[in-house]
Amino acid sequence: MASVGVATSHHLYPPFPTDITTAPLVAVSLSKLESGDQAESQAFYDASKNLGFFYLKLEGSSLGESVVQGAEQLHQVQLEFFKRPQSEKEEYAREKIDPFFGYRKAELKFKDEDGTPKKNETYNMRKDDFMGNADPLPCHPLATKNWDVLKQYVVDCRAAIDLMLSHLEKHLQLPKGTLAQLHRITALSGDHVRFNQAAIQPWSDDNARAAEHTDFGTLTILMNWLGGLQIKHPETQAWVYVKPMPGFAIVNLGDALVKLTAGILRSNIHRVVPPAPPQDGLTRNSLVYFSRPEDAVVLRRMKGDLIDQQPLSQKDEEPEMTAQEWTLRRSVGDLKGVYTHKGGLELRQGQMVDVKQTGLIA
Ligand SMILES: O=C(O)CCC(=O)C(=O)O
Ligand SMILES: [Fe+2]
Repeated sequence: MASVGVATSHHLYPPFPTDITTAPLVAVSLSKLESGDQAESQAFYDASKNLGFFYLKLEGSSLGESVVQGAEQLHQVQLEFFKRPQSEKEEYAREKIDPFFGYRKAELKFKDEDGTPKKNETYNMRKDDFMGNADPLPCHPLATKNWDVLKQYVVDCRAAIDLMLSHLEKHLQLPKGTLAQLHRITALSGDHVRFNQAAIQPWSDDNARAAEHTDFGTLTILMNWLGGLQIKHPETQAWVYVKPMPGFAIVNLGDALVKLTAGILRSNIHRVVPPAPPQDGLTRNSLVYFSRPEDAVVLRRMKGDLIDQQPLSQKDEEPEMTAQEWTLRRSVGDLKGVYTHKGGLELRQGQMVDVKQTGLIA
């Protein structure tokens, strides 16, 4: 049933339901962005301004197909990883190795049949370890065993991201290389590959609300096999599911791009909830590549004719900090919440503890 040049495993799962409203993501072709197709580039820029989410069609591009192949391989690795004994995974816990990189579990209020609390889990592996930019953090033997696949995935995702940044730069009327200079693969950054696993769990309004977030980096490349991701429709405010599509990535923009462009670009609120039937009743995994500005970049609006025309907002009054500080503070819950299109960080009552407990966000 593979509809793409590279075999995918989506068909091994129950199908995404046909009777639910889905998010209106446009599809942008990586191969057309590679060849400089103007209409495609415009469609990409429009999606980046209007929704902040789109499908990136990977088939038909050798880079794209390498991403699909890497994702399928890493999906198998993450299935194996999450099955490992708890004590083994916890040797690589964030508490032990790094505030941001490593393994983390969040226990849920629901229990397995044997009475153990269900959990959502993540494993963050940093780009700088694969690229040799830093002394590697301790990592699980499965990561060591699959180092080359992980490294290739980092290189490929970054190539796709760098290409997208070059298109953004052009539309934002910035000198060539402006965004690239803030995102050099050779420089230390918060970029990472994340394995995500969510336990089978019933719907919970509290968990769904607590999982709402915007990504806080630059561009995110998301591969998933089951539904469960929802975005908040910017016009109707309704939560709508995003359908996983074999051969396509889901790409979304993060808060750093909103900040750098003074709100020209959009980071849309989203969350992960239990998949809708017939995809419920299954453990859900996703594989994410998060890109961030380099650690040393101070997050503030860039200079440029188009950006200068943007009105000053609450965001411009927030204390300036480096991407490294911003990432850390967002991830430990110091700067929590949803980074809205109009204002700054929206701090919501009652969410301060819950967000972290869901384990569904960074
Ligand atoms: O698992 C997904 O589909 C989305 C995950 C996500 O939004 C995130 O990890 O930031
Ligand atoms: Fe996200």
